[in-house]
Amino acid sequence: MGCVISREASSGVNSESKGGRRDLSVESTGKVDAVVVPKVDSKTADVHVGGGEGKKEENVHGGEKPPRGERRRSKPNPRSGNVPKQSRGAQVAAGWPPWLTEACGEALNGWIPRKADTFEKIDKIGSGTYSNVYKAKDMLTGKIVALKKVRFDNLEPESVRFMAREILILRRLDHINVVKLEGLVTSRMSCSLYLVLEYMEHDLAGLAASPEIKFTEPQRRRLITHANAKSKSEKFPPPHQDGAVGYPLGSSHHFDPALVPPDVPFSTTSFSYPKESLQAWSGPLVEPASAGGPRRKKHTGLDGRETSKSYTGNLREKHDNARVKGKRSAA
Ligand SMILES: Nc1ncnc2c1ncn2[C@@H]1O[C@H](COP(=O)(O)OP(=O)(O)OP(=O)(O)O)[C@@H](O)[C@H]1O
Repeated sequence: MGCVISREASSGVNSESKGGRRDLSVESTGKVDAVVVPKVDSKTADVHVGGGEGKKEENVHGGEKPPRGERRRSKPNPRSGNVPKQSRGAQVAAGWPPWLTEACGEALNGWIPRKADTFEKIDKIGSGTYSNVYKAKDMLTGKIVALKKVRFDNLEPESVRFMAREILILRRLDHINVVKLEGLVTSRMSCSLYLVLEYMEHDLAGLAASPEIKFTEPQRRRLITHANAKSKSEKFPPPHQDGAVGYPLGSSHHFDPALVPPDVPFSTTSFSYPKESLQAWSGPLVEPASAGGPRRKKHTGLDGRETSKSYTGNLREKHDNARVKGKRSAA
């Protein structure tokens, strides 16, 4: 997720780290009352999933390695999200789809899936390479959230990996300048997924495009740096245009009852993650996976304007592009 969400970084109003809204304050003078800090791009960061411990010995490269008997066991399996098989079974029993527990089981710990019909879509607010983003109301709490619908091409491994990395990192990060992942909407037999994110009023692209907002010199520099980082080629196909709004996500617009197995639990259960309140989980959010080919897509920001964003998730691709660019300008 390379979207840029601005946050108030001062210790003043709206800067609490949890629970409250942390949107950027724009005073009536037209001045931005905040330091603009680019959001961490969780798709491009490395995830280190766990690791074994044990008596260590030197390896040939001078580093430490575990005793022989433990080598195999201690090597983390990045595909399993570092969660033992039996725990993955428990996660599936709790309503998570097996492909998701396989991809990022660690990030699901302490959570159970939210039901789709406990959210009401209000508006489509943006789109990225893998996703459409909606403003929505959490009908259990009354809170406005951003729902990021992640699109998969038949659960194509690479797109699942990117999504898993984003979820893992967002779940671990707890920082005032990083949008908080508050939950996930999916169900056991579903191949679709919504990330429930705290809702941000502004993103940097929108702020930069607004003539009445004046940035300080350092804020301007940060914006330019981030804008440059965004000009990358696209590698993956765009999300579906599923922009219907104004009804609960789980309504008939959004799921095919034929695809919902009778064993999917629709009852309300407790959300056991300690920081959160009681929630309802496991929803009838089932949508056939798409087999469509690659198409160009438009990126839109919070204000609905088209932005020049393109896919920024693949770090290697970014580096390759930068290298090619460098070579060209040298020639
Ligand atoms: N938590 C949020 N609150 C408000 N708007 C958001 C939120 N998250 C994303 N958006 C909006 O949706 C747009 C798409 O976000 P998304 O994370 O899907 O893609 P991206 O990171 O911008 O692009 P890409 O997926 O290509 O890296 C953002 O540019 C932003 O305008």
